[in-house]
Amino acid sequence: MKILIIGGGNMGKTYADSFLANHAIQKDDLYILEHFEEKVNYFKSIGFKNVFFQPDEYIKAMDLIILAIKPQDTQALFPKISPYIQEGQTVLSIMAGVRIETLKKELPTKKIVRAMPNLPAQIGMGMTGFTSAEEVSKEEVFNIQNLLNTTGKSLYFDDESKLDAVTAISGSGPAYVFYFMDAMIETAMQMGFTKVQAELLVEQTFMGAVHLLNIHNISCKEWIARVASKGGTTEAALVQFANLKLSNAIQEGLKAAKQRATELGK
Ligand SMILES: NC(=O)C1=CN([C@@H]2O[C@H](COP(=O)(O)OP(=O)(O)OC[C@H]3O[C@@H](n4cnc5c(N)ncnc54)[C@H](O)[C@@H]3O)[C@@H](O)[C@H]2O)C=CC1
Ligand SMILES: O=C(O)[C@@H]1CCC=N1
Repeated sequence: MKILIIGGGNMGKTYADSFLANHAIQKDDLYILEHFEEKVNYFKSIGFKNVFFQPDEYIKAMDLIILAIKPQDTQALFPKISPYIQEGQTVLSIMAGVRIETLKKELPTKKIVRAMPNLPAQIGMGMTGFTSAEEVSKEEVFNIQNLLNTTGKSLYFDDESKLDAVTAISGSGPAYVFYFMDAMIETAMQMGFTKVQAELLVEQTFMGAVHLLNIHNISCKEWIARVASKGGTTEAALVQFANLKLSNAIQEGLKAAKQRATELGK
């Protein structure tokens, strides 16, 4: 199997690393198309033989083409790759918002799989939601799922509209977690801890809480009740969160992310 990854940024590099680390493909069968010269040189320096600066005939021999560029960059890329894409070739897009229908119109193939991964894919702890056009066979979907699962877990959806919601929840999600952690680290420093101490206090707290949730089948609300003693410190914080409508703010943020994903697809 030959795979071309277009865009050697955060996600493109993550996919390349995960496929290789999990023996899903041989290094010489992995092709990378990247228009930023420094990145081309970087991939070459770490032993990739098939790194390209421009689309060309090599694209015709690919079994799978992965689009890992920004949605805004498709207008410049698609006219350049279209002459080389064959009707039966399968394209996997991980771009936020860009719909299967749009890709079918702009590329010469209808065999499109659309996935939304997230950044913890870098360490095999990613979460991916994906869907596929009806022209993609079940076997091809399973083969692509095997590739996606080298980066973590995946969920298949029949209904493509779920993908914008996946983008808002798990795609962008790691940034929300870092946002909350950063606010806690800042506060810990204001309370007199050094940066290193503050980071340790917060990171170990997140790690412990997530592992508890993973190991026991107990909801977040029940865990909160187990931490918060009546009239205690946690309750004091939770009352303040409720007064400030923090939960509402989070919900509104996620809805804005979903809305933006939908806009990016237009
Ligand atoms: N970063 C994240 O956490 C996630 C990103 N995504 C999606 O993945 C896609 C890529 O995101 P990142 O990897 O973060 O972006 P990035 O900016 O790190 O990487 C994009 C790469 O594409 C290259 N590129 C752009 N136009 C090109 C062209 N015409 N030919 C060849 N290379 C070209 C750029 O030089 C860059 O290296 C986006 O569409 C985003 O919506 C999806 C899930 C999570
Ligand atoms: O922020 C973005 O648009 C992309 C999609 C999900 C995570 N990063």
